[in-house]
Parts: sequence; structure tokens; C-alpha cells
Amino acid sequence: MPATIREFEAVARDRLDPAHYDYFAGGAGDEVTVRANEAAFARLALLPRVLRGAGSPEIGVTLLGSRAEMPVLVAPTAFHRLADPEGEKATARAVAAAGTIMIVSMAATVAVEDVAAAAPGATLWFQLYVQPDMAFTEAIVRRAEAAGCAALVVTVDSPARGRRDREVRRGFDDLPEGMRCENLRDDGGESVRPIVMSPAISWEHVDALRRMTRLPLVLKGVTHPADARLALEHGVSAVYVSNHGGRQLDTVPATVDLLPDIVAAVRGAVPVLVDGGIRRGTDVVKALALGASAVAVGRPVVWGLAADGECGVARVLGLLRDEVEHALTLCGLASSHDLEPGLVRRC
Ligand SMILES: Cc1cc2nc3c(=O)[nH]c(=O)nc-3n(C[C@H](O)[C@H](O)[C@H](O)COP(=O)(O)O)c2cc1C
Ligand SMILES: O=C(O)C(=O)c1ccccc1
Repeated sequence: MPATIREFEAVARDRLDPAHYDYFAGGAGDEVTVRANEAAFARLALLPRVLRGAGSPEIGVTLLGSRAEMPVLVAPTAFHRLADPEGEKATARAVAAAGTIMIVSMAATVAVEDVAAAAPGATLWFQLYVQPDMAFTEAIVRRAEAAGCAALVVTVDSPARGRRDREVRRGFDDLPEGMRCENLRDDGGESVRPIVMSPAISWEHVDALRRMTRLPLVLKGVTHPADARLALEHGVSAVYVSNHGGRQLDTVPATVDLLPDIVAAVRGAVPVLVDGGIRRGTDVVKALALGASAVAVGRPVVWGLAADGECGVARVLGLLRDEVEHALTLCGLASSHDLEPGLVRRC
């Protein structure tokens, strides 16, 4: 039984087709940003307080009206059926058991309606790449609403798909026979449209989405403080700091290093989420101390899924939960809401 997320990755690597492992693990260009995300957490030190009599820590959080029993969400990742035959259904069941939130990828290999039906207790948010055909975008948004998704996470770091040399080397450019992006089915019919990543997408599309739906909008992939301020002007409900796990533009800084400036720009107006390189409870604690309301994990969930399906994802989420509680206890804190920047030192 793997005892750490790193060990889950090793088990997953053994079990996965090497091309699929490289698809999940890889990043853009020289993978500078992939490495930076994890390395940046290691460069931050924690400075605990003593004798606070804090008791066992409380770690739940409410985000945009959705309750999460831990401040760790499941980031949207594509193609879960490459990792397990049950795919996103297995992930959603583990998420329901952990009481957290799954952001279902638009590129899921199980339709969002079927994910929801497989895990009735799960809180689902839906991740969207705005498609230039806005009528098709609207059809997808309506499906997500009807399936019970409680927020719309709009990914804005992908005006083009990242170039990932590992995919090129492996010749990985399509799903195997029998797997499709089920959320891209045209009107429930036989044909599945390709996902378009368009450089023409702009703030006007965000405004159009705002008019289209009453769901709270989360902007995923913000790295520049000026864009965080614009996001507020355009009425978004949360800002999600992400460099797509280093899979889009290589050499973007580590997300935890970008976080303080984004938090300063947002000034408490909306929650700030962050992902990238979170592998330990101490990483979660550092991100929350620097002002994130919650974090999300991408690859760790995929490693759990590939290692042992629903049980593997449950174990990965359980590990993170235990590690967060333990780290908070050792910091002398009664609640994750008491985390503040003074706990973190750059070393
Ligand atoms: C295999 C894989 C697929 C991904 N697919 C999507 C996706 O469909 N939509 C999206 O917005 N982000 C996607 N991402 C990015 C994740 O949501 C997240 O930003 C990233 O994985 C966080 O970094 P981490 O893997 O170090 O936790 C994907 C990431 C990976 C690793
Ligand atoms: O691989 C990814 O990171 C990703 O975001 C994606 C998007 C569309 C289809 C497949 C994957």
C-alpha cells in the first residue's frame, strides 16, 4: 500500500501504458514549470507556534456555496478512463466519500450526467474551454447545469494547446478506440466534436458566459495580478491561480510564488484558489497561509486512480486530509482559517 503521493506515482507508472503515463506526468517544453511548482513548496519553510492549546484542527471550507470537508479540491484532469475502466465515475465516488469537490473536466471520458448519477453525494463543478461556436458552448453549459454542477470553472490559460514533447515522442494524439470526450457529443448524437483551443477567446466571452448562466464563474489559469483585477471587473466569483501544472506555457513561475501578488490584487473580494505541485499536507498549509481559500490537486488524483481505482483516489485524498490536519496541529492551529503569512518563511 503506497504511503505517500510520491509512492502512488511510482505504482501508477508501473501500471500505466508508458504513453499514457507520459501524457499524465508530462508538461510543456523543457518542463521547467512542472519542476518549479513542486520545488517552490520545498523552498518555503514553516514557522510553527507552540503551547497554543489549539486542540484538533477544523479544516472544512465553504466555497461559492459548496461545502468541502477539506481545503483540497480535485482539479479538472482529462481522460480518466485511460487510468481506470470506471474513469471519472470512480473519481467522483471517492470525492463524494471524502466530502470534497470534483471539478469535472470538459475532456472527461464519462459524460457529466453519468458522473453525477454514479456519485449522488458528490459536489461537482464543471470545467469549460470556451468554444468559438457559442451556441455549442451554451449547450455544454446547459448540460453541466442540468447535471447539477454548482459552478463553472473557465480555463483561460489555453489560447492554444501546450506543446508537450513527451506526447510527440510517444505519438500520443488520440484516445484509444471506445473512449471519447463524452461532454463534446453534438446534441447527444453520434458525433463528438474536437475541443477547440482558440486564441480569439477574450473578456467578451467571459461577459457572455456571465449573461448565459447563473452559476458562479471561476477563472482558472490566472497568473498576472492585472488579470486578477480584470477578472473582478468582469464579475467572476473566484480567481484560480494555475499554470496548468506546467502543461501550457513553459517557464511560467511556480504558482505558490505567484499567489501573494494575486491575493494582494484581489484584496479579499472573492476566494482565490491555487493548484500546481501540491503533494503534501504541508504544501496545502503553505498555500492557505499565503492567502488561498483552498487548493486543488491534479496528478495526485490520477496516480491514485491508476494505482487502485476509486480506492486509490480515496486513499490519496485521505492521505492529504490526514497530512493537513497533522501539519496544522504541529503549527499550533485550531483551524485552517487561522493560517496567516507569518507562518511561512522563504528559506
Ligand atoms: C493529465 C492532465 C490533464 C489535465 N486536463 C485538464 C483539463 O481538461 N482542463 C483543465 O482546465 N486543466 C487540466 N489540467 C490541469 C489541471 O487542472 C491542474 O491545473 C494541474 O494538474 C495542477 O497541477 P498538479 O498536477 O501538479 O496538481 C490537466 C492536468 C493534467 C496533469
Ligand atoms: O491535457 C491537458 O492538460 C488538457 O487540458 C486537455 C485539454 C483537452 C483535451 C485533453 C486534455
